[in-house]
Amino acid sequence: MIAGDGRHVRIGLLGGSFNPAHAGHAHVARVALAALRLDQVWLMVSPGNPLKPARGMAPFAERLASARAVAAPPRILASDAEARLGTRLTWKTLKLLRRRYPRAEFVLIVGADNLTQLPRWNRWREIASGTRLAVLPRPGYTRAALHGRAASVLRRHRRAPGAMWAGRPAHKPWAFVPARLHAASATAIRSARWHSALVSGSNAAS
Ligand SMILES: Nc1ncnc2c1ncn2[C@@H]1O[C@H](COP(=O)(O)OP(=O)(O)OP(=O)(O)O)[C@@H](O)[C@H]1O
Ligand SMILES: O=C(O)c1ccc[n+]([C@@H]2O[C@H](COP(=O)([O-])O)[C@@H](O)[C@H]2O)c1
Repeated sequence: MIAGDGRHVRIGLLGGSFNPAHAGHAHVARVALAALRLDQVWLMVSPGNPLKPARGMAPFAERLASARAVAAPPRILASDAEARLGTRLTWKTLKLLRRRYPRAEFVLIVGADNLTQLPRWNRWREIASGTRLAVLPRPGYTRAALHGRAASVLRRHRRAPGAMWAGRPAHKPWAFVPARLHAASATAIRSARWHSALVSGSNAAS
């Protein structure tokens, strides 16, 4: 995959459960696209986050449809790549994507809550050394994330967003991408739906 100006295509991977997708995902994708000068962002729907319980997780097809509803083609696309590759571990997804698209440059995009979680991911040091990482602020999480274990272990490799593509460092850089905070969360949406189902259920009964 080669961009119009001859350089390698830059793809941001915003992996997530998307249970469901919401305006916060679209915001993060738009900010990352512009700040990191990406060609595309993929809203990559996980077949099942290895750290999240399967209970309460909507079917994959439903979550993918919700990601399609917030996508903005041709630059921001919903992706079922992990389901097609048959993987849910990020290190493996990255390895298979690199094999499939050897000329693309991938950046992993995460909200601040996921930078805090990163040390719990399978092979996280390998992921961070081999793949660029962009961290977006999230209400209630940013400060702790930027002072957390992952940020501390990786502090020598932190760069400004504009320097993300400079040089060919052996250990890939990561950047905090300052942005307007967006309060949307899938947990809040699920809880609001649950409450409104409860209210309409009790109305039906009365
Ligand atoms: N409002 C937001 N601001 C910044 N990052 C976000 C926001 N919402 C989601 N993200 C990031 O998008 C990615 C996918 O998120 P995910 O699909 O889990 O949504 P979520 O709202 O965090 O879901 P849940 O509440 O079920 O955990 C994660 O890296 C997450 O940090
Ligand atoms: O590879 C892992 O061990 C791993 C552990 C937890 C989360 N992830 C990935 O982190 C991304 C965000 O997940 P989520 O559920 O917080 O939206 C998604 O792509 C998951 O597959 C990956």
